[in-house]
Amino acid sequence: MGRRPPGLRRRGLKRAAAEAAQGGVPQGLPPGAPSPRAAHRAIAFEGVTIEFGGTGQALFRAVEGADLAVAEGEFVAIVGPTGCGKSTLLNAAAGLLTPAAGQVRIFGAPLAGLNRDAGYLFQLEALMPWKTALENVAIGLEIAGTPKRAARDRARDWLRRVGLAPFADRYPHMLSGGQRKRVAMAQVLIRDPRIVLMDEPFGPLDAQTRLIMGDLLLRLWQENRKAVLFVTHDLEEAISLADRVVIMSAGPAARIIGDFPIGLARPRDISEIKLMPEFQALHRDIWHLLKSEVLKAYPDLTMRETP
Ligand SMILES: Nc1ncnc2c1ncn2[C@@H]1O[C@H](COP(=O)(O)OP(=O)(O)OP(=O)(O)O)[C@@H](O)[C@H]1O
Repeated sequence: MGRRPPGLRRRGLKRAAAEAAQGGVPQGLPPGAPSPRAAHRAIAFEGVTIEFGGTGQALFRAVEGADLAVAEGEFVAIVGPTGCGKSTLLNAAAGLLTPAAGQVRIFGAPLAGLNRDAGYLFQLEALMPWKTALENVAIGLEIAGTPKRAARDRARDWLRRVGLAPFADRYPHMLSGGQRKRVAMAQVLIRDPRIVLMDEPFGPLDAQTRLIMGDLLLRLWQENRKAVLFVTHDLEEAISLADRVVIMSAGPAARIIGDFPIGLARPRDISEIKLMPEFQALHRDIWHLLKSEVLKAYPDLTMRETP
């Protein structure tokens, strides 16, 4: 990695220095206490390396030396070739995986165990088939001790916000894929997490439904800005939604190789935004870096001349 990637160059040394300074814990604070400035970073990966295997199995290094910070209220998308370690990084931010080296900080404090500040939206939503949409949305609050009636009132309000008020009494199998996704989104957001982790949340949906879901996500996010870490393999989706797009190299030992600020104005209409010349210029720049990594992930499929 001799040449600095264009995204990193563009961030500028001043900003990089300011960011590095934010990570420092002032002298005098007890170890592990959040620094006031570092606390503005909702998530900080500091030299995070993640390995799988061990005890009899060969070690597999999935991610190496990842440095990445997500500020409060910031929307960051991670894009990279298949199998590079995007979900692995997200799982480390959720506290589901412990780094072999480096650490994850949440609002300045080292993460130990599950990240209780985060809501997690997976590609396969985890709705309970025996519960209605309303019950599925309310369940998190009920488990956390909110009285049933208050939880259901708030769940009804969330179903309205995701456009599903008339579907409150339907079971998951009676909903379309896009409707189930909206229930799952309400299920996560009703708990008002300070951080939202999303792993290809719109992956299984058709192209039009993905656009509608993207617009809905942005509308909800703008009402109440959370720190969002959003994993996708879809570069257009990442640019449409995010404040920054972070690029990972092909694995194993994947690294963060690019970090592109997305200055497109908000609010955004994500079906229209792709037509803008600024969008297309960003896409061209980022794809220039991403393309070679994507090809590395398919060594047997890259075009060869026939003998
Ligand atoms: N529990 C595990 N044990 C061993 N290897 C794992 C485990 N989980 C993930 N890996 C490996 O780590 C690497 C990164 O996987 P990960 O799921 O994070 O990739 P990804 O970028 O999210 O992929 P995709 O875009 O295809 O979903 C892959 O090579 C994967 O096989």
